[in-house]
Amino acid sequence: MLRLGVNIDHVATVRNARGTPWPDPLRAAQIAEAAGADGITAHLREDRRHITDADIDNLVAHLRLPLNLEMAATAEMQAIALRHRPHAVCLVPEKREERTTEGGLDVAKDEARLADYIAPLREAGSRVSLFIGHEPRQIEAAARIGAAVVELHTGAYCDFDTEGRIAERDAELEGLKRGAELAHELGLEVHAGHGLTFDTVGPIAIMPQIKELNIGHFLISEALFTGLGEAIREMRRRMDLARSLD
Ligand SMILES: CC(=O)[C@@H](O)[C@H](O)COP(=O)(O)O
Ligand SMILES: NCC(=O)COP(=O)(O)O
Repeated sequence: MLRLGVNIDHVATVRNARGTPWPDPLRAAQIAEAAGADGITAHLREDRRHITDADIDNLVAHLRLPLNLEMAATAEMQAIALRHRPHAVCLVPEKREERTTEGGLDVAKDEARLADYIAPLREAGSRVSLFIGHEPRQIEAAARIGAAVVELHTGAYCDFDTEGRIAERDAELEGLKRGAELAHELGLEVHAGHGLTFDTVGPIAIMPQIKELNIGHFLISEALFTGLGEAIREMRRRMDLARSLD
């Protein structure tokens, strides 16, 4: 079965626009659970632009679904993850000035440091996931350092689709397909995510090696019009439909 992880970061973005206690990311997570989500993803950015430390405390204390904590590979974040021991830790590249996560982690360039960095997280019982592009050298490096999971960055595929750049979109999709195959062959669990929408989820969900999709911004956007539960149920329906065609 293809799992759906719901990313609740942008519930916090709306809350932080006013400094009120609402909308509450934990309440969103509880609605996601009731709507059939398999997990919750939250990205504790170094600049705390959306999810805060208190949100992570609250999620860890009250969430029943597995928590996938996205974070940069810094000493501060490692200490937070070791304190909470979430189900999964997904390491992502972060640039303070970026609007959203640009590209994947350069595991190949930072292999020795990342191998040391993930060792205590693994020992603490968290599944370590690396958010990477589909380039073979990144996937091979992820396997060498002992990550359990790679999450393939679908952002470029989604952006090309939105911009109507069909040839580039299809080339990116082919790269993701080959990346998923290679990662699976190397014994990595394969996840995918970033920028996925109702229109772009099908060609990703159909890839049989992919076990989990993490989707946030579009679901929170759609929730403004249909409610979060309905947005999640429709996404699940489209994922299941694509899988049934495989
Ligand atoms: C790593 C990733 O894809 C998500 O965390 C996504 O980036 C949501 O957070 P931002 O919108 O802050 O990038
Ligand atoms: N890792 C990807 C994620 O959690 C969700 O990304 P997005 O759907 O908010 O772009």
